Amino acid sequence: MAIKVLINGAAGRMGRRLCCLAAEDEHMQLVGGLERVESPSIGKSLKELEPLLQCGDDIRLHSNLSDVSPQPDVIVDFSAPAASMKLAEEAASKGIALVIGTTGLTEEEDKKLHSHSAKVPMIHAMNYSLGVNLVFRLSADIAKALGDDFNIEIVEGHHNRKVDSPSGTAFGIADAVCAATGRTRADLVHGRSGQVGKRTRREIGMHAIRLGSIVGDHTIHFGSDFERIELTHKAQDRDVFAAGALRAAKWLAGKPPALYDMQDVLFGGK
Ligand SMILES: NC(=O)C1=CN([C@@H]2O[C@H](COP(=O)(O)OP(=O)(O)OC[C@H]3O[C@@H](n4cnc5c(N)ncnc54)[C@H](OP(=O)(O)O)[C@@H]3O)[C@@H](O)[C@H]2O)C=CC1
Ligand SMILES: O=C(O)C1=N[C@H](C(=O)O)C[C@H](O)C1
Repeated sequence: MAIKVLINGAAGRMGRRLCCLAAEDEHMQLVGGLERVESPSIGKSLKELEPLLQCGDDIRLHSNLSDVSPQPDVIVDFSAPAASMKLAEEAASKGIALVIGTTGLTEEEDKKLHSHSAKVPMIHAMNYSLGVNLVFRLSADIAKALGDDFNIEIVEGHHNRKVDSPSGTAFGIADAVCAATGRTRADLVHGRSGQVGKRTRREIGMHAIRLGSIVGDHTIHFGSDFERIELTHKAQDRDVFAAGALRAAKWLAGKPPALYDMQDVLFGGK
């Protein structure tokens, strides 16, 4: 049976691609989209919003989860921190699984968001591409193998409409390295400027560029006095994130409540 899927942030850059790919997927039934109540498109057919969409005229954009019929099995949410937090609470109370892609939440917000996984299965991945999830693993392995003589810096680049910095993915790479090497987020140093003094061995520099239409570039640099390694991932198209999130949605539907990871989807685990 097809999995009923609802897209939160449906009119956004990611939302539109998620709607299109979900509508084209024979194992999915797109039941609607959500946007904020102020959106001028509320009530409109998703097809009116996105001409590429292959679905019935009755699949609409709503501002309220309770207005969506039939109720979705899974919500895929790529919106904004406050929107994800509010929706997750409501989805959890209705027993709807959550695939969340929103970045830019504080550590406290993350904790609150993830607490709903006690009631419903949830994935909140900073990046849904296979390549980036391999970079998470490889970065941790390399950092562990190189030890303390190598400095680590992370540089990310995104389009000029991105509102959070550094990217969720840059945090994801840093978190993987921290977990592998006994560091914490307190060791991250963001965009040095002024008389900051010599870098410490432990610190991980975090740097962001915002430029034109970059879909998502991430490089982790490892450097000693004698040699350097650079591991780079470049996303070429947003569909890599959208397709990954829908793959996660299919994997998640019917799982018991818990906080899962894209690593579980791609490489097995829980
Ligand atoms: N994990 C991953 O693999 C990826 C994550 N992302 C993340 O996904 C998020 C969205 O990115 P992107 O699509 O580029 O951004 P957009 O701004 O294009 O889209 C976000 C959409 O969410 C809408 N929105 C805001 N508030 C609400 C609300 N209360 N209820 C419903 N919808 C709301 C926005 O509406 P409005 O314009 O009116 O504010 C907008 O249409 C970002 O956090 C981004 O970092 C992006 C790509 C990949
Ligand atoms: O906002 C974006 O566009 C992206 N956001 C995610 C992030 O913050 O890491 C993932 C991807 O790089 C695109």
